[in-house]
Parts: sequence; C-alpha cells; structure tokens
Amino acid sequence: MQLPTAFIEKYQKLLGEEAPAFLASFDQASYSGFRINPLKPGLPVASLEQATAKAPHVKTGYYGKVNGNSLDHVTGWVYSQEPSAMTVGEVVAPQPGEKVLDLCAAPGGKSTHLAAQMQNQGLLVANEIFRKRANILAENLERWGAQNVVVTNESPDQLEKHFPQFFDRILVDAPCSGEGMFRKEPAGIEYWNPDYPAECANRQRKILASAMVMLKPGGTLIYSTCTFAPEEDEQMIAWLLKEYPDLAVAPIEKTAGMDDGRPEWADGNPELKKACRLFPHHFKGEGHFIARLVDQRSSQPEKKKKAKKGQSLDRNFRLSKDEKNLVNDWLNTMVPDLKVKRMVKFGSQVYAVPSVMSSLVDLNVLRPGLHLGTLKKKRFEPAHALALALHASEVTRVVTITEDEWHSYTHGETLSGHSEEKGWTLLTCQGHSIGWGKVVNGTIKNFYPKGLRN
Ligand SMILES: C[S@@+](CC[C@H](N)C(=O)[O-])C[C@H]1O[C@@H](n2cnc3c(N)ncnc32)[C@H](O)[C@@H]1O
Repeated sequence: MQLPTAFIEKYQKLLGEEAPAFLASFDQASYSGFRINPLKPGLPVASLEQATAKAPHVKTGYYGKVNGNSLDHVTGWVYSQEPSAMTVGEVVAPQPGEKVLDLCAAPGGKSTHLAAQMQNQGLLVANEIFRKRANILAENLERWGAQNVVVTNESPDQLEKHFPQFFDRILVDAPCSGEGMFRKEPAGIEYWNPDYPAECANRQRKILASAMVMLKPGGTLIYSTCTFAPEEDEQMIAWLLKEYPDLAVAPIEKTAGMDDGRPEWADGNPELKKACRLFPHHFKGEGHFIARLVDQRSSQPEKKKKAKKGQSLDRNFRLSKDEKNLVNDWLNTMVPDLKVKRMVKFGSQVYAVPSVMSSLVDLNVLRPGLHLGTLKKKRFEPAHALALALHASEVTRVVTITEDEWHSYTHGETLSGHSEEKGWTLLTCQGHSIGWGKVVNGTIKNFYPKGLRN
C-alpha cells in the first residue's frame, strides 16, 4: 500500500523500533467480523458456520464474513462489524434501564451493540448529523429489532439544547482521520495530509463539548476513534481532563493484543495509560483508540418534571381516542403481551416511545421508538419493524414458511397453501421473524416493504 511519506515519517518518529511492524501491517489482509444479536430468539446457525474464530474480547463477537443477503443478516440476527470496532460497545457496557446516547451513530455498528446489551430497557438515543446516514442508521436498528431506541438527526450543538445533563452514558465515536480504515478503504488515504488530524481534532473538541453538556453528573463518557493520530486520541483525552476537571479516566480491561494509551504522545499524564489502543501489528483488527471517562461529581436523584398546563411531552403527536382504540385492539389481538405505555403518531405512522424519553417537540426525530404501524381509514396496518422486534412466541398467529418461500416473499410475491384463517399473521422462517402477511381467500398477501424488495 502506498502510504504518504509524511505519514510514514510521523509514525517512524512516534513508534521508533515498532514502526516497521506497524507500517508493514498495512500490506497485510484486513480482518472482518460480525456480532450475533441476543435480542433474537436463537443462534444464527448459518452465519456461525462461516465464522473463522470466536472474538475473545467481545461476548457476541466472531471473526469471519457474513453474507449481506442471507436470512440471518436481512432479519437482523447478525451485524457485520470489524473486530476492533466491536471492542467499543463492550467498553461502553450500558446497563438495562439507563439513558444512553450514541452521538455519532451511523451506520449503527455500535448502536446495535449497545441496544443488544440494554435488553429493550431504558433509552438509547442514536443520533446522526447527516440525514442520509441517519436513514441507514434507522434501517439497521429496525432490522436489529430493538424496542427502546430513538433515532435523531441533529448536530451535537442542537441536541445539547434538548438534553441538558440527561444521559447516564454517552458514546462519542468521533468522525476522525480514519487511519485505521486505510486497509479496508484505501481511498481514505487521499484525504490524509499532515494537517488533517489537527482539523479533525477541532471538530472532535466541539462534539465533546456538546456531549459534556448532555452528560449527567456522575455519568460515563466513552470516546473512540478509528485513527492512530495522537492529536485525536491521547491529546483529546488530555484536553478533556484539563477542560473538565471533574472527569477522570477509568481503566479498560485489556485482553491479548490490546495496548495502553501513550502518555508521552500527549502531556505525559500517566492516567492516559488507562486508555486502550488497538494497533494492527498487535491486535487482530484494523485499529481503534478507546477511552472511558467518569464524571466524579455525585449523581443526583432525578426530579420528575411536571408538564406545563396544556402541554405534554408529546403534544402535536397525540392519537385521538378512536385511533388509540384501533391500535390497541389490533395489539391486544395479535400481541397481547406487548404493553405500550406511550404511543405517538407522526403523520399516519404510530410509534411506541420509550417511557423515559424526554419531549419529542422541537427535535428532529426519524424514529421516536418502535414503529408499530400505519393508521389507514378505520384500520391499522402493522409495521415491518414491529415484525422484526417480535418473537413468534409473542404473536397469536404465526405461519412458518420455507427458505424458498422467504426468497419469493422478499421479491414481493404472495404465498399460498398455508392458512385458512383470515387476517394478519406473522411470517417466520427457520425461527426468524421475517415480516407480516395477511390471509385473504387462502393466500397470504405480501406486506414486505416495497423499498426492501429485491
Ligand atoms: C466513526 S463514524 C460513526 C460510526 C458508528 N458509530 C458505527 O459504529 O457505525 C462518525 C460519524 O460522525 C458523523 N459526523 C460527521 N461530522 C460530524 C459532526 N460535526 N458532528 C457529529 N457527527 C458528525 C459522521 O457522519 C459519521 O456517521
């Protein structure tokens, strides 16, 4: 690989004796990996057969490639993620019930990992600044079947106005110079110049300043990049510690091949050793930097905010009584155990909002929670996202189809010869919830979203 001379000289200086091994790693093959989804009701057997090894550092992680068109992938039983990137979610370690923010979230590798650990309890806000990327993020989270995720499309400085001191845990997986992606995406090398890391660092400081506005006293901030540049890594943590004296670096458990942070590449503060570096000449992955910081102010018990008279968290998004009844009747018949405490509509689209979510007003929200379905004239049509978030055991009417039929279904075809009982049914294939069908005169009408058909 043709690396820029200035890049080579920089790392020769920084790494000394280690530099030849580091630079040689750019000519070696890159690593692929995937995580399995514990929110789904079984193991993705076909994908696991493709795994080359278990990733020892991530509970749900494996080395190997998954097929993007496979049943496992299309139904969200697996997520393809590079093995060093999956270390981040493991360090974030969100707990069920917490309020968590993934501030730079698209396309959703880390968000899906966080959602998996939260077990549908609490709130994960997955935010992305660019609309197109935010749409991809929402799609990936929908496949993953997480029920407690709100997807927003805001810049960090807008988001901070909405969520002051709100989150228990914030991940800033920062836009960076991406030196750890050179092997996978060599085109990225063209953007690199000696000043690029410093430019990225300016942007990262702004993003981190917004993150700090949103962090609760006593909360945890996780900062990660996929670059080796000290300006964006140790020097960024040194800056945080100076700017926010309440923050302290917390240790990260390191397994084979993981390096300590390098204090000598910043201000010499030995605390920086607690950060984690993943170098491709030591670790089987593309490269990452991760630091965990804890706010040492004591956490305060939450005050319940009273909605002002005539206002509510969801004003503008309320369903009428009739609309609510329509949705609840459908849910009670088809998914009796799904209890929706907070329901909103965006246009004709109905969502279940995580109850600890703040107001939706004045926030650019793509997905305010689990998409339940669409209000049609006097009827309710369930959303594809709802099918992907449910297990067959939770749904009163289920039809199991073969893999060949699943292919036909994804092409938009109707299915025949299954069920005589009229009405909605969840379709499953090899235990995977794949979407909705509606039985009419012995055939199953296809409700696979047109935009996903192939
Ligand atoms: C490293 S990527 C995130 C990858 C993601 N966390 C994942 O695991 O799939 C950084 C993200 O930050 C977004 N970004 C770019 N500029 C930004 C800014 N000024 N503020 C916030 N996010 C920004 C990018 O669009 C990109 O999606």
